[in-house]
Amino acid sequence: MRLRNKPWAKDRIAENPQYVVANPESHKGNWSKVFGNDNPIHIEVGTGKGQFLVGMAKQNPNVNYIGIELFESIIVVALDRLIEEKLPNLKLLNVDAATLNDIFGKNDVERVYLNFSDPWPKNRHAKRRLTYKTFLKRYEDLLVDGGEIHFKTDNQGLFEYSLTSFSEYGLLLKYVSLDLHKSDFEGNVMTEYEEKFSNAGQRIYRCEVKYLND
Ligand SMILES: C[S@@+](CC[C@H](N)C(=O)[O-])C[C@H]1O[C@@H](n2cnc3c(N)ncnc32)[C@H](O)[C@@H]1O
Repeated sequence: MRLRNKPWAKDRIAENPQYVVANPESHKGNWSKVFGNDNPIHIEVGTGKGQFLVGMAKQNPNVNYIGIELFESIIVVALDRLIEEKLPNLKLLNVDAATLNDIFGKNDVERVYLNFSDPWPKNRHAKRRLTYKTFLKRYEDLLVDGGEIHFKTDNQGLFEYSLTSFSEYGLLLKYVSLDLHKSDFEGNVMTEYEEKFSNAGQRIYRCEVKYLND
């Protein structure tokens, strides 16, 4: 197995708590204090090297963004980008998405982005997919009423699975594109994986779904 957590990366993260927030559980229900304003918070789960959120934070200065990434050796690349760009509306968290509800309370987040999530193609690994029902419940428990998930992938199997999972959970489908780069969708910010796959000629699937109020 490839070792993706490295001691030097851990040190870099610990040295930069203003960018990779330390002890994120201590801010549950109080994230506006971390940003110093009441702007809405959008999170990307599985943010990777941060290209998408850096682009989004520049495009939308009145939205606060938080990138969630499991691996230290990956999030340090996002950290370097953030140090260079010095964006006040972007923070990073080095945590497993399974712990999201220890970190965010109900109404802390307005939108969840899932971009090119690992497909876990074997059925016995379905529970690890970030669009599995357990994760949809986790997102519901941190989103505002009517909060949304915006999802992009190159993987047709994962896209079909996720549409079914969203529908079975009772989410409302607001937008769907089966070929994002040939659609009229405006303001798209490319992720690292999106750039790689679309340069290789692969189509990109995208959808937006919304939690309905009780
Ligand atoms: C295929 S990459 C996509 C990265 C980026 N979103 C993009 O589109 O370029 C998926 C990322 O999700 C992260 N990831 C997977 N499962 C995760 C989890 N449970 N919690 C946090 N991050 C996770 C992986 O470490 C990896 O960096």
